[in-house]
Amino acid sequence: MRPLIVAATDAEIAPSIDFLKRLQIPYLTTGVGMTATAYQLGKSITQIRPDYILNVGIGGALYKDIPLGTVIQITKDSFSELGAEDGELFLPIEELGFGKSVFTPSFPSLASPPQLALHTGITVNTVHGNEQSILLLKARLSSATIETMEGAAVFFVSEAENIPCLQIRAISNYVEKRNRQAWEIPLAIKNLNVWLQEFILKNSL
Ligand SMILES: O=C(O)c1cccc(C(=O)CC[C@H]2O[C@@H](n3cnc4c(=O)[nH]cnc43)[C@H](O)[C@@H]2O)c1
Repeated sequence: MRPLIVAATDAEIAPSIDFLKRLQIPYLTTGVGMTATAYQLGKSITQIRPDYILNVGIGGALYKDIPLGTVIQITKDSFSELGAEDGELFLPIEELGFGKSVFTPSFPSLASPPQLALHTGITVNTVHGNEQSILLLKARLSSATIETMEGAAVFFVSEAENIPCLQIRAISNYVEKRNRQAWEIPLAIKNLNVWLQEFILKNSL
């Protein structure tokens, strides 16, 4: 099974670039956010038709029971801001009758599937950093545990193109009042890339 590795930034997969080149595994960095991701991934898979998409990156945890640096799998993701406000209420796009916001991709059949904790993600344009908006988010979407800026866009393309997909994230920070100094990006990137290379060795040779 040949994957296409998809990350938002070069930095997130920098420790694996030489490894991926050596094994001739295709990879794509899209730029941060769902618009860039949907555009770049959609364009790329017209040229490379992978057996599956492997979306990797860092992400924020909504709750502190997940240690920073932990590598997890997101199996359900949503465009959590896609909809309309109605006073105090939020109406998701489904209620407006204009499509869907929640995605659960099909998984590839692998020799060695990831054996990681499974999580539900939300995908946002604005990284939450305000206590009030975080409380409202947790009340509205109580099953969500991880926040990223691309996950649902990758799942959207995977579903539209009927290509199985995995989303793997290493936790770099907690979703809390903005506290950039507490982010552990180097640890998350290191753990993510150790996981990625082991996974590729078990599944792509
Ligand atoms: O400095 C910042 O405030 C900042 C905010 C978001 C991301 C970054 C990055 O340097 C990495 C880009 C990448 O990170 C993902 N990410 C990581 N943590 C979160 C989060 O708490 N909420 C949403 N996205 C997050 C995201 O997928 C970006 O592609 C710096």
